[in-house]
Amino acid sequence: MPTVQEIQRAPEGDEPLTMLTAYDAPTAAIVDEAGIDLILVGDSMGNAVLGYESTLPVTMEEVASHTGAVARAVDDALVVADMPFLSYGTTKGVGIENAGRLIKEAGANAVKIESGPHTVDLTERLVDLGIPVMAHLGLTPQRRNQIGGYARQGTTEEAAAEIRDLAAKHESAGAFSLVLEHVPDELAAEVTAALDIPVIGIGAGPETDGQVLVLTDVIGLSESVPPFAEQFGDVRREIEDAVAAYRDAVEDGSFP
Ligand SMILES: Nc1nc(=O)c2c([nH]1)NC[C@@H]1CN(c3ccc(C(=O)N[C@@H](CCC(=O)O)C(=O)O)cc3)CN21
Ligand SMILES: CC(C)C(=O)C(=O)O
Ligand SMILES: [Mg+2]
Repeated sequence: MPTVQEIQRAPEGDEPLTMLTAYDAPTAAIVDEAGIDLILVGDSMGNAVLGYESTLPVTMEEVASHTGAVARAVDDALVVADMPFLSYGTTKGVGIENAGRLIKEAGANAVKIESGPHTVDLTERLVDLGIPVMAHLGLTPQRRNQIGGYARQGTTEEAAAEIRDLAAKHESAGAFSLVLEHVPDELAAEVTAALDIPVIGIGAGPETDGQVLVLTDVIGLSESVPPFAEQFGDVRREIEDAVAAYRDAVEDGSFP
């Protein structure tokens, strides 16, 4: 697998980093074999595969279970587990214990935390303890009730300044990488230029050090997709065709 150190050297390389989510063993194996650099076991599992309406109901047990499935299937990619809503931030001890579970029990190589002023200390402490941390700024979906939806972030000078400031603080705290979600391209380019650690964008334009998308959006299996997602395949259609062919074969007696 690429080490965190190799990921950190990415800004000097000429090829962007690639990251995709995965939530189970068979799809993680496919993503890994395709040579994707990082696999995120995202809390987007809530809406992508668990049937919730958002990421908020996702539990530690669910992320740990799906991270285990992904980690067991992956040989090469760096496996990053997304810390779910309220699994950190209440007290530092709880955040450390939960991050520790994802590494010790589930087999993740790193954790991702939706970042804010309150996660600078936690990031530093986790890094001190040997847990690599990926920060996440811009649109942080766990704050949807505060933001009032999933609109683009960092669109005022004040909001952009806060993102720049928090990006620098999380780099100083030891984060090995930063996800920047749904912000203006120009802000993402500025943050990327200002930081030494790789910035991985989603809906943040072409100037970041890498890109991440949700796997079900990419393969055409999501019920609804963000405006910045791109569909590269039609797996829903493939499943529909296979299921219908099976049904017809059983009903007309041609199978078995
Ligand atoms: N399948 C999937 N793909 C994702 O990229 C994703 C998830 N799930 N779940 C967690 C978050 C939520 N994301 C989203 C979801 C919707 C919009 C979206 O529709 N944005 C609209 C505005 C919507 C609003 O104002 O509430 C836009 O035009 O920006 C953006 C990001 C990105 N993440
Ligand atoms: C969209 C990515 C960055 C994420 O946090 C997730 O999939 O949960
Ligand atoms: Mg997430």
